[in-house]
Amino acid sequence: MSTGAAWSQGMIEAEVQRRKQLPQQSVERRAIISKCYKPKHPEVYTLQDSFLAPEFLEIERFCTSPGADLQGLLSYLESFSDKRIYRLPVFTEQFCQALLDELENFEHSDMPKGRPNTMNNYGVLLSELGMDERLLTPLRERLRPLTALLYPELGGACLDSHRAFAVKYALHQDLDLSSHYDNAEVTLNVSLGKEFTEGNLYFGEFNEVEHVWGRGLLHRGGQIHGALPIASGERWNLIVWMRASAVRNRLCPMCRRKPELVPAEGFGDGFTEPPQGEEQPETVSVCALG
Ligand SMILES: O=C(O)CCC(=O)C(=O)O
Ligand SMILES: [Fe+2]
Repeated sequence: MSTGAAWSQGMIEAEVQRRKQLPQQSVERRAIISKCYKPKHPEVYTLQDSFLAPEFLEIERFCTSPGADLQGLLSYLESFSDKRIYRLPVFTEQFCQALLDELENFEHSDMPKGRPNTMNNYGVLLSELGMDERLLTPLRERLRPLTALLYPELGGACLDSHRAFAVKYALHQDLDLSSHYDNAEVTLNVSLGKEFTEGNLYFGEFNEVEHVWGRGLLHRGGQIHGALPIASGERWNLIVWMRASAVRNRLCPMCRRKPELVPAEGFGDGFTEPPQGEEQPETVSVCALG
């Protein structure tokens, strides 16, 4: 996912091998966590209206009303540059605090932890914590009326899976994140706190966007971005890489080719359409080339 430096053939092969083992390792961690981890705030695992900012509920009402259009939606959002980067209130303060407390409780536990990606050494893969089914899938589904208007050509109306994780930045841990694009059609990035200075998100050369606590940024996954170093404190964000199988099945966003699919666990990389409803998909697919 990084746009980073040159890789030798040997390094690429080692990385391919490492990535092939990730899904099975993740399934194993998930099994241990669901058996042994005792959540501190079990309520945060199930999305409730009371978690959502009143302004979010208003935007949702607008987007699901007859005649909702892009122009109308934009009047509720903060827009940054012409890159279709938007900020909107998502969560209440109370929910951010409870979720953060849950994530820290998990972090301090002796449970096995899968890190979000090669660029984050801290933070948590939320599928392994068991947050997909009742928290993140419903959140993605409730965002769909918005993303349908904002990103129609990226499958905004049919975002049907996701990869969600929390990132953490602190002095003496990760401070920043280098420039990259996400393995996602559309990304939601919500600031959960805590207190911090600096650490803006940047897009391209000139566009810096501040993280505002409780608010989410929506951007195209393919938009190059990174995070500037924090100067003090601790920054936690919820990142949801949302995928549309209908779009990526035509063209893998990572290798820019027609995907060659291999079976995977869980949502995989979001290629095959997952079954509708409560059920978790048995096998969906990852692109072997990407
Ligand atoms: O640190 C952030 O806010 C951005 C994180 C990010 O872009 C990512 O994890 O893909
Ligand atoms: Fe990103």
